[in-house]
Amino acid sequence: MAELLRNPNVLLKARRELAETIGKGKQVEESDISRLPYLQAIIKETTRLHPAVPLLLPRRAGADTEVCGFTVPEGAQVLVNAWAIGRDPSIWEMPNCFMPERFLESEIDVKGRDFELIPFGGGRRICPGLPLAMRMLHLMLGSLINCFDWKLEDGVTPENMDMDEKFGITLQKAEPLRAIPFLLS
Ligand code: HEM
Repeated sequence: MAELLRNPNVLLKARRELAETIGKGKQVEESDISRLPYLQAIIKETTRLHPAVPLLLPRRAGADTEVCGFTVPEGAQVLVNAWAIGRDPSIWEMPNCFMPERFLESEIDVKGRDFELIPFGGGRRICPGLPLAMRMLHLMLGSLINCFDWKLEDGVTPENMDMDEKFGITLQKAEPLRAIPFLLS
């Protein structure tokens, strides 16, 4: 929601897609998701820039392992920085910009096979809640923007919004977003 309010053009495009595909003011249903590619791209772009579990779960090397010329010794604890991978300029064009369009022509998905985008981790410990989480994110975000108009508080503009992040096991917005909903008739 914060990225959408900071990027009104993206919000407008998402609302247009929802209005044309399911009709303005309607809640999104599970069967609608596959027909909403722009909403899907928004969710992927959000997980790229703001992965909810930025360092995944810690791993331990089972044996001495060579990775990109570095030796990871047996027994070492390994943290995978999904947050940094999502913003790596050698992988992503304009990495700090919120641009869902980058996923419209791309096969990259969050299911743990494309290592440039791993908000749910990967391998044997991949998040088992992924299918539920992905459905819920589309249903919730899609319904919030299709049923309500949203405004920022007085004095807050897309340009001066505070987007600082608070790092921990999970990633949070340092300043919670305060947005005002207006029910669409
Ligand atoms: C946006 C929502 C969510 C995100 C971004 C997320 C992300 C993650 C990540 C990154 C991991 C660590 C995976 C790894 O290190 O390879 C994880 C593990 C886990 N997640 Fe999620 N998760 C989400 C929602 C859920 C939901 C809805 C459930 C349950 C209904 C769930 C249950 C779990 C469990 C049980 C683990 C531990 C798996 C293991 O250690 O074997 N998660 N999640």
